[in-house]
Amino acid sequence: MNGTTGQTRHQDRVWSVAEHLDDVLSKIAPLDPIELQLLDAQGCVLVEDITVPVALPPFDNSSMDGYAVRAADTAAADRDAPVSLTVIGDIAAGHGELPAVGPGQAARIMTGAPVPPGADAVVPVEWTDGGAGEGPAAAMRAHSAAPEDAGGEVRVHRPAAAGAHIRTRGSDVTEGEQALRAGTVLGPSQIGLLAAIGRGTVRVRPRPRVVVLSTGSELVQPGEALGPGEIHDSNSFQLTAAARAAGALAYRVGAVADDADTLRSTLEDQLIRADLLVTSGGVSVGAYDVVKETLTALSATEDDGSPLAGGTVEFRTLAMQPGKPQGFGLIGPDRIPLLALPGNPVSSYVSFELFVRPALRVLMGLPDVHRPTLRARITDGIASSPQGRRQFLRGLHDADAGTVAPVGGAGSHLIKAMAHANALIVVPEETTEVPADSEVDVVLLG
Ligand SMILES: Nc1nc2c(c(=O)[nH]1)N[C@H]1C(S)=C(S)[C@@H](COP(=O)(O)OP(=O)(O)OC[C@H]3O[C@@H](n4cnc5c(N)ncnc54)[C@H](O)[C@@H]3O)O[C@H]1N2
Ligand code: MOO
Repeated sequence: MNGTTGQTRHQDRVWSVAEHLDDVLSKIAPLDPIELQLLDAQGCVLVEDITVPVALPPFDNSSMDGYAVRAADTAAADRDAPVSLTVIGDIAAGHGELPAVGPGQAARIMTGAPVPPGADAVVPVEWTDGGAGEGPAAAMRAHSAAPEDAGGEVRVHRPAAAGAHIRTRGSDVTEGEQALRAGTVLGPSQIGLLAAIGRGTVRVRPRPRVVVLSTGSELVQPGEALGPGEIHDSNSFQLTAAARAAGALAYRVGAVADDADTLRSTLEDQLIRADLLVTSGGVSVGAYDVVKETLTALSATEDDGSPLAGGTVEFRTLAMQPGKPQGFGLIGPDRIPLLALPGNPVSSYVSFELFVRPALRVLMGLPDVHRPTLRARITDGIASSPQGRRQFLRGLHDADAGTVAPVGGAGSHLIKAMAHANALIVVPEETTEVPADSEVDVVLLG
């Protein structure tokens, strides 16, 4: 909406936070589904209904280490008058060949092992002498130490009802039943269920690939010494981490100098692996605001053969603080979304939370695209907030007390305060001062 041909042209208008967000989200659609290995699908949205191919458990099996018996044989068992049964062998989990249990017989059975034919109950080993001929056993003896316990006699001193300690076939899920519905977000338990029913891969919306690029000739990689006027590049790290936390596959590109050709060729190189691009810095009104300079000129390159040709990125002023200057557009032949965030570290992070994170969640097809917002009592007053701009202050939210405490001031260079906050305090556009103990909106950063 602002000038696209001259940096000195006045802004056409100021956009509200909601207008900018709506514009971004209206131009982004969920990514096409792909088939992924289970663990690669963690956090992704399922796009197919999953039907159970084979019942779970697939066979009747024991829920206890003990003896598979005929329940009727144990009916008279008592501590003072144990019933003696002949042990015909061992059945461990994974055994396929099962001995048939006849009257007066028992098969020693392990948890998860198939219940043998003839048996209709399992007696836990603690209800028997474990074959040792003494009092109640606490456990079985290891087969390697006492192989004779797989035979001989076992004394049962407590009756087992028919069906006792047997997990029947299909008692978890039955064949043909729906295991998971399309639209389910795959967490650990859902992945466990898919594995249990034998699915090796699933169709999901993939994680978006996000390229994060910071700009500024003053930026130095952390770990390297600073020269005069230089600072460490923190935005590309913070934004990459934020993209990962939002579920994306994020690629951090080191800081790009304030040079239009370098920025352009870097973007051209990166476009191929991006579902969304995020830049930080260079969007304001300075003489070296190279992101704005380069991307504003894109629409004029319609036919120049460049991979960026034909895209349009608009730079606009938002009625918010921090985060006033923002750029957004679609670039390259595939019209990849690009969000150009302001360079001040708090501004770029708040902008990420408000605009990039929802965009990533739309790409993933996730249901709740916004951070939860709630009301809380502010512990300290806000002396002044800019009229006409929605302010997002850093806060520490205490869920038990229902309070939020401002952390640090409003300055968008206050990186430490951001790191000690867990929430954003929202001061509406027309509110210029907030008394202590009043109720405010709080965005939880999780
Ligand atoms: N005359 C005006 N000046 C400014 C205005 C304005 O309206 N009129 N707006 C201010 C606001 S608000 C913001 S926000 C910033 C946005 O500036 P840029 O997006 O152009 O960002 P830079 O100038 O490149 O950097 C701003 C600031 O942030 C530091 N920075 C940048 N990148 C990083 C990074 N990767 N890691 C750490 N710190 C970074 C940079 O050194 C600057 O201090 O413009 C205001 N100016
Ligand atoms: O709008 Mo800026 O982001 O206040 O520092």
